[in-house]
Amino acid sequence: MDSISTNPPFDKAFKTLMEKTHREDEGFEENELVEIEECEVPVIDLSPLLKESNNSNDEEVREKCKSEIARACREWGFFHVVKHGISSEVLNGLRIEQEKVFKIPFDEKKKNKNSNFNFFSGSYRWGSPTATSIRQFSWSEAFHMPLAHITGSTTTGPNNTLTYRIEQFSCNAYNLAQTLAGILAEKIGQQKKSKFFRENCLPTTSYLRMNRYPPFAMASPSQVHGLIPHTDSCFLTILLHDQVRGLQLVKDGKWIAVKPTPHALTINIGDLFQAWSNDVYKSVEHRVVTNREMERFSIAYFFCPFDETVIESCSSEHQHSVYRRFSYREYRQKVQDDVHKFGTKIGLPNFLLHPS
Ligand SMILES: C=C1C[C@]23C[C@@]1(O)CC[C@H]2[C@@]12CC[C@H](O)[C@@](C)(C(=O)O1)[C@H]2[C@@H]3C(=O)O
Ligand SMILES: O=C(O)CCC(=O)C(=O)O
Ligand SMILES: [Fe+2]
Repeated sequence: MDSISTNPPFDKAFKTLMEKTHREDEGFEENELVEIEECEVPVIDLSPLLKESNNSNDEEVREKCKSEIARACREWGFFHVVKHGISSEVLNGLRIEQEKVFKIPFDEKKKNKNSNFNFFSGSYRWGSPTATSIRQFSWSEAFHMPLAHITGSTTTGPNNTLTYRIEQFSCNAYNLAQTLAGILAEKIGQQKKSKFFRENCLPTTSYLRMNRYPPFAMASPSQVHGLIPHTDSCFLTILLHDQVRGLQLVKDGKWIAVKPTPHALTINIGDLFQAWSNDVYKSVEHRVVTNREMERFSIAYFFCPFDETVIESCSSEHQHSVYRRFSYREYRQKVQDDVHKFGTKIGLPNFLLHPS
């Protein structure tokens, strides 16, 4: 009974799309979503970056760590970080509150009328309202919220509220994102632009998305995604996900499954960094597959600039800009328009200077 009232009515939307898919015969290839090879994405220990010391040995280790980060972003667009400086108290505290908020009855989540809803009221979504085929359908619910109203004052108030935990996590994730962005800029010779991220990305310009993937028992898990293939519309994403498998990414043209790593956060490059770095760092397509028995949770922190920020590729004499200049507002608007028109986003290819 409980699950009926807290789960969104996925089955209704899903059945309609399934019937339509059968009529039009455009489902997935047999086994397209299962039997995917599991891989080890790079795991990077960030402790050398957290240590303050001028010792030349430490300096060498720090440089090595920075180079590993840049290489992972060029070759994979994804990596895990361990010893990242965000305490398990912060991460577990948020995960507990996340589970609680998804347990609120569906009608209340949908109307955003529960007293738990604070600055994230209006952020709830489920399934894929714009999907016109099963390929565009995501079997998940999410709170996708701008962090425009966080205060950054995490020292006051009871620590068992979702608002407190979101603020606490977001402040930590912001500092980590700034560190990583600074390193990535430096590694493509953009030290001069090192202030870019400090000036254009503030704690209040980022977004947070809490995802829940309910178990999927309606049909074979090979028939529907938990979250459809996409790239993230940000500079970089810091992802907290549990040990339930499901995340997959594209590497060398093939889907591969990401093996969860205990105590790690997963970092991925978003579209804005790919454009800013002129295609040096890769915003890689990823997706979540469904699980028959277990529900899965994740939290994505999207490191974003002001709407007015202009993204311009760091080109050089030898390497012309791949993309035209665009503002973040323009980019987000285009994503939204495409999702409405086509059920999915197009993303960076819309901004190529020389579309092939
Ligand atoms: C239907 C969609 C909404 C989404 C773009 C997409 O085509 C596929 C995934 C969604 C996602 C997930 C990451 C980011 O939250 C987001 C902004 C993005 O770029 O891809 C969202 C898009 C959205 O919610 O508008
Ligand atoms: O749940 C996951 O592991 C990935 C979530 C994701 O890709 C997103 O929210 O953009
Ligand atoms: Fe994503």
